[in-house]
Amino acid sequence: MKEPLKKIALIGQPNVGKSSLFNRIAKKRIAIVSDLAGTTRDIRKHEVEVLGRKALMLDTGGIDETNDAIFSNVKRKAIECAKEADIILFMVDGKRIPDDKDKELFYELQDLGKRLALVVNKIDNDKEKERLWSFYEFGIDDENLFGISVSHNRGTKKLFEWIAKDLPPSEEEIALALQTLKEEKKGQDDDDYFEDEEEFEEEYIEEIYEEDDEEQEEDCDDKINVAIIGRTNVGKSSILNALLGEERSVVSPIAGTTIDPVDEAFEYEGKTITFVDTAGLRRRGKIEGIEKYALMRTKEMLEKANLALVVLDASETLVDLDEKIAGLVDEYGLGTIIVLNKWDENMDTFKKFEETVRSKFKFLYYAPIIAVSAKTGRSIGRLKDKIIEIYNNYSQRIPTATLNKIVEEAVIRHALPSPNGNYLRIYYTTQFESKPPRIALIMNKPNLLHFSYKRYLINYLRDNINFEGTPIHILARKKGQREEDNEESFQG
Ligand SMILES: Nc1nc2c(ncn2[C@@H]2O[C@H](COP(=O)(O)OP(=O)(O)OP(=O)(O)O)[C@@H](O)[C@H]2O)c(=O)[nH]1
Ligand SMILES: Nc1nc2c(ncn2[C@@H]2O[C@H](COP(=O)(O)OP(=O)(O)OP(=O)(O)O)[C@@H](O)[C@H]2O)c(=O)[nH]1
Repeated sequence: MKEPLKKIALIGQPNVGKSSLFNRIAKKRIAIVSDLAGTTRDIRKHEVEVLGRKALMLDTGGIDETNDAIFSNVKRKAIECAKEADIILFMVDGKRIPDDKDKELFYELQDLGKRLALVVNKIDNDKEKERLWSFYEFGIDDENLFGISVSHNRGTKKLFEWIAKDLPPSEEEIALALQTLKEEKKGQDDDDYFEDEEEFEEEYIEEIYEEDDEEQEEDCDDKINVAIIGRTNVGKSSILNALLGEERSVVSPIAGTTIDPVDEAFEYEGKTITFVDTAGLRRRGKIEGIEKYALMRTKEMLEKANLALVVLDASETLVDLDEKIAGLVDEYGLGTIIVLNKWDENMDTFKKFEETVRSKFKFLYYAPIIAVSAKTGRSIGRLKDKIIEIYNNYSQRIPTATLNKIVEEAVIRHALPSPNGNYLRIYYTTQFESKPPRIALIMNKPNLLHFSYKRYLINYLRDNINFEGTPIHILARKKGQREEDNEESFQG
């Protein structure tokens, strides 16, 4: 996943030396990024590198007016620019005593609650360092106050380090860190990867795997239970018929398993695909238009299923009930495919409908969308293949060594946060359940891990492992802590 670049705003009154600093930072100017739609008109963005790390420098354009009447205008622009930024550099002229305008602007910037540095420029020699004292009255911490001289190249390194600290590491840094990690681990094979007793409780891992094996015995991996859900008239029965097709009568129950008389099934690619509750689907004279009933029935089906086909009628606009039904799927944590039916011809509008579905069903962002026509049979074969593929993603088990490698990489790219100075550490990562995949981060202070970091890890895992069509859960736990001790799971 490519994270958007962080944005740096450089703000200050005219003539303090902004352009000079800008040119120094942007000396390796890579590209001028054009204005994005919806962003402030006047703000231009330049891709820059600060100590090798990429960022976007925001540029409000030249402000050369100096009289008071337009100060408010200058200020407005500056604040707009600062609001868009992640890091703010507020620059003042060290050869002048601070004035009220500076203070006024500085306090407003402070209120934005972002990372903010007070950069006092034109501190050209050691003697002039004394001037810094008068800027302490802004009430800024030492670590965020910088006395620099752009033209004499003094103090800028410290400032650049302060900026870079907050930027994602460069590809070179990541490669280097990964190399170091690899070397550290040389000689250890995956089996004794966690040899250190302190960090790995073998017992604990064995326990969760044992638990899992039991579960797997009773839950045969070759049997896919599919719920075809959707509101009335979207074409659920028609899709069922199209999928069953000629293969309809081929069904022979596998030894030891029985197929419920209300279900229908067929074999495909070595798996038995069972449609749950088809008797209900086929029943004529169904109660129509009663939402409560429809949702209740949907829940019953989802309980028996591990994969859901959410059917929508592409020839009509979406209604609330579509959304409500789709919302249930997410609650049950199933493998999911969104099926746009009645796509008999005219594929031109597909993109638009797909976009609408994506924006309305954000919670199913992991589900593929496939357009079919039950009537003409279009893409029904593709849908069958997709059912197999998504089920495989849903039921897969990722080796612990693979997971660890990916999570270590993710942490190098984007360091774990340190809430209130607490040092967080992930000892190892392991998948303790599948259908859907549930992954535990074994760490020192699980309660302090913010959900946004879990989301980042989930996205990172999705970029490296095919989890299309399946939710995944991440749980942060302490060593030896069992699942039921910790309700704090995060799904994405
Ligand atoms: N003595 C001294 N002069 C500097 C320093 N940095 C910049 N200057 C000078 O200050 C003047 C203003 O610099 P600019 O970089 O154009 O300032 P600016 O803030 O971009 O000004 P505007 O474009 O008017 O907003 C120029 O004459 C620079 O040469 C410094 O560190 N020491
Ligand atoms: N044009 C077109 N019509 C379709 C397609 N699939 C189904 N239909 C029609 O849509 C209507 C509803 O189809 P059903 O399969 O009964 O829909 P359903 O979702 O099972 O409906 P309920 O059982 O009432 O909930 C029927 O008239 C079908 O002929 C398709 O791909 N294209």
